Amino acid sequence: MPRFAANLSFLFTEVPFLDRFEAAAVAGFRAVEFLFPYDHAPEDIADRLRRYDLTLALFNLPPGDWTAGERGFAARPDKFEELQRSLHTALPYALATGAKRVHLLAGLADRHDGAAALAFRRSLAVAAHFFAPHGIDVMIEPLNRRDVPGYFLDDFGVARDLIRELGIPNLKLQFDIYHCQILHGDVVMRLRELMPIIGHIQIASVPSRQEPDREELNYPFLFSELDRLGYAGFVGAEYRPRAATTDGLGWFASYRAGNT
Ligand SMILES: O=C(O)C(=O)[C@H](O)CO
Ligand SMILES: [Mg+2]
Repeated sequence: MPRFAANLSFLFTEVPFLDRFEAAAVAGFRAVEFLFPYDHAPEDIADRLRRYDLTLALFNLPPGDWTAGERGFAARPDKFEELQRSLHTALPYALATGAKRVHLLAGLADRHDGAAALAFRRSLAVAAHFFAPHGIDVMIEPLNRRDVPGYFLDDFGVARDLIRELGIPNLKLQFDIYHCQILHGDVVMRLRELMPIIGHIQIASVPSRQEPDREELNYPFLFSELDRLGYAGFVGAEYRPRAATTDGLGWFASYRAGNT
């Protein structure tokens, strides 16, 4: 049975960020993830995790100025120093919380631009080697072009080839099923092919990015496929609830008891 993590940047937004940990625990989650913790001290987040007996499955490295549209800088040759600083900003959060996965955002850049492609490879290697001594895996995640126009990493095949070519053991794929369905479809065949390099999975309905309980994808089937494939990692619930978060947790009810 998949181990679900509530994404606290998407779920339980009815309450302030630090209160979402309790809300997730009360709803039956044993793990959480979120995009950015940087408005809060690492110790405050670690304290909430301890208090509610939650595992932090994943968080993102700093993205730059998110509200101004920045989406990271790994593929930005002009922002290499910022990328290096971002690793040092994130590390205390990972160490304080015990998180074993971080997501490295690629940034907005042309995938066919040679300098961007080179910068991306270098950033992946630098980040993976930076986190390796701490037992932390670095994820890269293809994002669909409709939600994030101009994002450098918009193809699962490109991500797969890069991870395989670089061959760095702690560099892995963040397989967001929502993005995969929009970009390519054929989700099950891709899960089967890519399972050896998958470090984290996320879910949402397609196309609305809401609860994984209707629309294009049959999530109960996908969850049992993850079991058949022996996936032992986390599945992040990264969707925008249709109404109150707790009203939409019907999809989770039958998995709740087994989520230890
Ligand atoms: O948008 C997504 O799917 C993500 O997982 C990213 O972390 C957004 O930055
Ligand atoms: Mg995602």
